[in-house]
Amino acid sequence: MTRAVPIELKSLRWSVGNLTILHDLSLTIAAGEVVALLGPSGCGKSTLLKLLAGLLQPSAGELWIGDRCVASARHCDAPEQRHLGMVFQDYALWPHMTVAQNVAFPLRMRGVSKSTARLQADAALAQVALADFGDRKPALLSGGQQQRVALARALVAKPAILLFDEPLSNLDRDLRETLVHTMADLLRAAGITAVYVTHDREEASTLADRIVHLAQGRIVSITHLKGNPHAISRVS
Ligand SMILES: Nc1ncnc2c1ncn2[C@@H]1O[C@H](COP(=O)(O)OP(=O)(O)OP(=O)(O)O)[C@@H](O)[C@H]1O
Repeated sequence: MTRAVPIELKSLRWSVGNLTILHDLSLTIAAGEVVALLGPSGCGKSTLLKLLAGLLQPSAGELWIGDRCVASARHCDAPEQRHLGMVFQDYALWPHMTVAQNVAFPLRMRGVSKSTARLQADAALAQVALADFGDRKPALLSGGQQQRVALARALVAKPAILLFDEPLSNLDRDLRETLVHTMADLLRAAGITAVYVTHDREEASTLADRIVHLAQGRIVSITHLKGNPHAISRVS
């Protein structure tokens, strides 16, 4: 597994015209820490995730990943330069590929041979308890299974950071409860730095070392769940 890295937001702002969506957020996420972003619809959770991913550029402030400033108003590293994985609400699996081909895809893009990529994809599928599903097409899997495939695809590339955008919100309650425990165990085992956007307080409490509560584009409070001694937090 790639060494986990810290993330630091230094007065990070994002505006559209005169409208400021995120107001000078400052926060340090320790290497290997799992942080949940929790807040009502429209508070800026997805916007912050997009800034972390490199899909949006800050209007002011700086974003640091490890020992590198990856984004400010002056420059913005592309998503592929940030060594991160993303898991979305809609799974985003390619329907024409088998499950194993979907999981192997990030490795094939990096030039890993077909046979090695398949071996690593099978190992990642075993991690999410889908070892026997590699040769099926995604459409033949349930929503929960498809989301586990998406998680395997994110893990197989051994990213330094994993970003989750409400990954369980399309699933029914029982399945959400099971999968959130699977994800929590996998993230702990991988020791990966993760940022997890959710509306669901219970989901956040199960997964996160800290819950960062957002409202109207500001960090309004932070709940510590594990007392991680490496975590430094500031409320802006
Ligand atoms: N490109 C844009 N132009 C103008 N306003 C935007 C743009 N992108 C986001 N917003 C506004 O920024 C605010 C925050 O949006 P964001 O999608 O980050 O919220 P969210 O907390 O993720 O909401 P939800 O939980 O409903 O997904 C919203 O009021 C949204 O309308």
